[in-house]
Amino acid sequence: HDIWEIDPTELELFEELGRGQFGSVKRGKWRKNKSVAVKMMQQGMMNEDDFIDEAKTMKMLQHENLVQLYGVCSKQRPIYIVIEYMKHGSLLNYLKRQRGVILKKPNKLLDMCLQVCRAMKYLESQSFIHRDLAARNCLVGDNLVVKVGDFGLARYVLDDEYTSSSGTKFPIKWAPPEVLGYTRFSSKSDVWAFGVLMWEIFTGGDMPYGKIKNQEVVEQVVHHGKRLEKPQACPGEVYDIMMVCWEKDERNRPGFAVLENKLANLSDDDYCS
Ligand SMILES: Cn1cc(-c2ccnc(-n3ncc4cc(C(C)(C)C)cc(F)c4c3=O)c2CO)cc(Nc2ccncn2)c1=O
Repeated sequence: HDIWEIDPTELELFEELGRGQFGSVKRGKWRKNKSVAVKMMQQGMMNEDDFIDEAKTMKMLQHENLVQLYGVCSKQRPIYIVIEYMKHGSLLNYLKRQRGVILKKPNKLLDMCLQVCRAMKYLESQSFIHRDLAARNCLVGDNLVVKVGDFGLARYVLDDEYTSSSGTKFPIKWAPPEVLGYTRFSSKSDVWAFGVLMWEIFTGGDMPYGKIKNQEVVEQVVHHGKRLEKPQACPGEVYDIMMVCWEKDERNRPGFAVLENKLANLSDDDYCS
C-alpha cells in the first residue's frame, strides 16, 4: 500500500475554497480530525500519471513555510490532491483585503517576505524549482503564517497556453529574461519571481507593471532593462534586495540563503520598525 495514497472514504468534503485553473478545491477533514484542502483535478488539465509518480517526492518536501502535501487519491478520476488547509486563503487575496492595514506595518510585510524566502531556501537546498512563485500561489494560515503552495505542479500542466513562454496564461510578469528567451528555469529564476513577490507584498497586492500588456513587459524588461518601481511603503534597503533579484544575468542574483541573511539583518535593524 503506497504511503502517499489516501483512502477517499476517510475524507469528508465541505465548502468550496476556490476554483483554480485546474479544478476546484474544497475544505475537508481527513480521518475526522485533520483539516485539509482537497484539489479535485479537472481531467485533461494535468499529466496525472507523471504527477502521481512525483507525488511521493513532493510528500517528502516538508518545511513550516511549505503547504504540506498529505497524499493523493489516485485510484479514481478525477484524482484528489490532499494538502494542508490554510484558513486565510491565497496571499494575494489576503494582501488586497488587508492592504489599508498592513501597508502601515513594514515589519509585518518584511516578515512575510522572510517566511517565503525560508521556504524557497529549503526548496533550493533540495534542488527543487517552484516555476510559478507568486503571491497568488502562496497561502496564509493561522497566526498569519505564510506558506508556499502548488510548488512544482507547473511541470504537469498540459495547457500549452500556460507552459509555453509565449502562451496567454504564462506568468510573464514573474519570469526573468532567460526564461522568457530560452525557458531556462532554475532556482535563480525562482529568485527573480521572489523579487516580484516581494514587490507584490510591499504594494498590497498590486499587479506588476499595471495594465502594460505581457508582450510590452517582455520588450521593456528584457530589451530596455526596465524594472518595477519602488513601492511607496517599501524602505530603500528592501528595494535594493528586490533589485538584486532582478539582475539580468542569473549568476549575479543571490541564492535564497543569501537573501534570507539580507532580509533577516533588515528585520533585526529598525529599518522596518
Ligand atoms: C490549501 N489550500 C488551497 C486553496 C486553493 C483554492 C483554489 N485554487 C488553488 N490553486 N491555486 C493556484 C494553483 C496553481 C497551480 C499552478 C500549476 C502552480 C499554476 C496549480 C493549482 F492546482 C493551483 C490551485 O489549485 C488553491 C491553492 O492550492 C485554498 C485554500 N484555502 C482557502 C481558505 C479560505 N478561502 C480560500 N482558500 C487552501 O487551504
